[in-house]
Amino acid sequence: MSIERVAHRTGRTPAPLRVVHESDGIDLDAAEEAAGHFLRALGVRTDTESMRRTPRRMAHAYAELFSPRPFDLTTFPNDEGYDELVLARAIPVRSVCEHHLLPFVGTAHVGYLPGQRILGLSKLARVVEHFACRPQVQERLTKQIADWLQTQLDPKGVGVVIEAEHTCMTLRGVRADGSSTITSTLLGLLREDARSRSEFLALTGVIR
Ligand SMILES: Nc1nc2c(ncn2[C@@H]2O[C@H](COP(=O)(O)OP(=O)(O)OP(=O)(O)O)[C@@H](O)[C@H]2O)c(=O)[nH]1
Ligand SMILES: [Zn+2]
Repeated sequence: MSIERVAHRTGRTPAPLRVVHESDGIDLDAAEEAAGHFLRALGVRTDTESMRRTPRRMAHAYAELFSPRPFDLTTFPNDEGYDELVLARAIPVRSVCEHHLLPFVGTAHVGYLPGQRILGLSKLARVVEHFACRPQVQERLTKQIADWLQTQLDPKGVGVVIEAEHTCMTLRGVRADGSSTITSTLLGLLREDARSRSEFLALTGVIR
């Protein structure tokens, strides 16, 4: 009998883990001042009626992009011994590349093979948001989501696939319009067992 079931039967269901983003704090006034300097250094006038508040808006916009919403990592006992894949497809990804601070956007497919506990489904999307709301590279984002789920949930396997458009690569620079980047991290049985791996990749649509 698992520890979790003992806790449940005695009415001591473990409290869900509260997940809060650690940051050094956001100083909106300093960010506004810096944004004004930045724009004026680029020759953009901020003294018109419609642009007067633009430095403030920029500060708010980036603060929002760097502030994931806190959430509870609610899990439940896997009473039925469910042992097939759980997969949340097409979770929106909104992040900012750490090289240019330009957005990269796309979708994530996040799945796991349950062990003793199953996860509240919405939490897969919340974990994606948690790691996406900071300056990122897509490879790290993909791996952080997978590693964190593996640590917190101790499932038999975890898989994360992200497909995203990097605007630093489409709107500027090389201007490779229409290009997208796919990254994946597979752990446990989803990495080692050929059948589970193929099933996961087929359900995500990465392979047919
Ligand atoms: N691996 C990886 N690279 C990224 C990601 N986001 C942006 N980059 C790349 O980071 C690199 C930064 O390269 P630099 O040569 O320093 O910057 P740059 O002169 O602006 O390069 P160009 O974009 O080629 O004009 C570029 O190749 C970007 O495409 C990411 O998530 N992962
Ligand atoms: Zn970039």
